[in-house]
Amino acid sequence: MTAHAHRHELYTVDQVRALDRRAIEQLGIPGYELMQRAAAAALVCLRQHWPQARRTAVYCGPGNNGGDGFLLAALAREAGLHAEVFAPAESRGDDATRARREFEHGGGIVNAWNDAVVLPAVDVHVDALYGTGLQRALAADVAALVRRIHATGAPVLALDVPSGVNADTGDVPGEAVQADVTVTFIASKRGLYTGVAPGYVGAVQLESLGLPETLWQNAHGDAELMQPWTLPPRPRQSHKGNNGHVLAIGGDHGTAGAIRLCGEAALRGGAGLVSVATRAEHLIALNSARPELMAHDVNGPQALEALLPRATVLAVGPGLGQGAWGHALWLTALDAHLPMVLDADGLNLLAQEPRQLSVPAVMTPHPGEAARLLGCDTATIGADRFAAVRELARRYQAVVVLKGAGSLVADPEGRVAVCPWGNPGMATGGMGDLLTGIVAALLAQGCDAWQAATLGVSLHARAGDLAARHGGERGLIATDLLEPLRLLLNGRES
Ligand SMILES: NC(=O)C1=CN([C@@H]2O[C@H](COP(=O)(O)OP(=O)(O)OC[C@H]3O[C@@H](n4cnc5c(N)ncnc54)[C@H](OP(=O)(O)O)[C@@H]3O)[C@@H](O)[C@H]2O)[C@@H](O)CC1
Ligand SMILES: [K+]
Repeated sequence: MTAHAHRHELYTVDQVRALDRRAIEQLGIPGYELMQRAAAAALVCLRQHWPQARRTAVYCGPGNNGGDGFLLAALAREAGLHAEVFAPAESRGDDATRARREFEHGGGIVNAWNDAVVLPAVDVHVDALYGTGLQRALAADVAALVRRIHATGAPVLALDVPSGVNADTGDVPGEAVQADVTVTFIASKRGLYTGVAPGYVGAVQLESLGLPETLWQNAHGDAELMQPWTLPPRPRQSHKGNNGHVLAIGGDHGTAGAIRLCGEAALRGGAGLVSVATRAEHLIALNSARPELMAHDVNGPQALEALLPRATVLAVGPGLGQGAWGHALWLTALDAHLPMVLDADGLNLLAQEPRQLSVPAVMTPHPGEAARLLGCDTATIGADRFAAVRELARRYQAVVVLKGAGSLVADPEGRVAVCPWGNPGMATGGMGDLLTGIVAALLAQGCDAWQAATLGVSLHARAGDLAARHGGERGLIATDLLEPLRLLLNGRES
């Protein structure tokens, strides 16, 4: 393990608790000292981000997250800052109670919270209401406090986890603090990186609290955070036959765009050859718009079978539809036993007619498609995206990409990677079609299903970020990603 390899690992709340226990029992560092270190690290973080801040308000909950807050307020006062403390409830547990007393012994006053309280004007709010112990939606009075904090417009530093965010799943069952910065302690909690949580955490800063590297030995996380990487440069003697032949299947009446985007992304993703099997009516448009795509009129399974011998990877689903044409091509494609990416209607058909995918396969559902595949609703998917993606990978024996903010990739053995890139500008039509083409191109170039899915997701999201950096998020369209994608694929992003 390299010096900070654990920084790329994401932990469940139970695993974080086990690390806390290990620090306390095996390293002999008392829990209260960890709390003191957390408070000190949080104050450093506050001063780094807001060096001009003089007035803060700290909101302390009943548990140890609140304890962190009391000690931070005490340290802030010692450092000459003005720190007002509000506590909606009594403290529970030895460490939190001791922290509260320490703040009070230093002359600090703990203000109760009710609707009549007027929040002071401050430079920074500190959220120490709930951390990893959050069990349910915030109660109505705390939710009202959170709304009042937001209404002031002043920035928020969240301690460990923005209150109201489930640190395990990324779900927000009610109201939650919208932080500008979240300083998280000891280990990265997996829930901060996926689902709706990325909209609440702001910038996440991990503070290891001076704990030695030995703490993380044999304490593997539950998931990994994707790191930027790309394929090595091509050997000089490459020819197009070395880089695979993607056959993209789809584009029923009225959906030529989906299959064209998929095909173009496969080209920009580095596939040696890209064919498109689609409706006759789309051929002229496809050929004139992108002559590098080999477009074929495929009116049924026989015409598709004729194309299969030359293909090395299939991309099945963009604009495929669920009618007789799409269904027949889908069956033929699945029976071909070629490596494949299954998306969109390719997945909807699978939900209706479940079967094991017998080849290296990558599935790329969005939450709606994932819900259909698992026979549940999208709220259930959102409530625990980690469980959903693992169940999909296990059930279909495929590598599965669960799209949406903080895309997840899982393999059938339960390995999960989380994508920290991407932006809301990418929530537009055609983005999924691009991803399908990129992943297919990577499979065609020799990546295994896991590599193709994780690299494909990361290149797609980073291309979206690069495109948004130049032109902004609003109005970003799928084809804007093609040029940045090529730069990133070749390691020339700057
Ligand atoms: N352990 C360590 O070594 C270190 C821990 N550290 C810090 O401790 C934090 C974890 O502390 P924690 O476990 O005390 O949980 P915390 O998030 O404060 O809340 C628990 C309390 O909230 C309550 N409750 C829950 N949900 C609720 C709701 N919706 N509405 C109302 N109440 C609700 C729950 O009550 P219960 O449901 O059990 O009745 C319980 O009383 C962690 O995030 C980090 O900041 C650091 O100091 C570093 C070292
Ligand atoms: K918090």
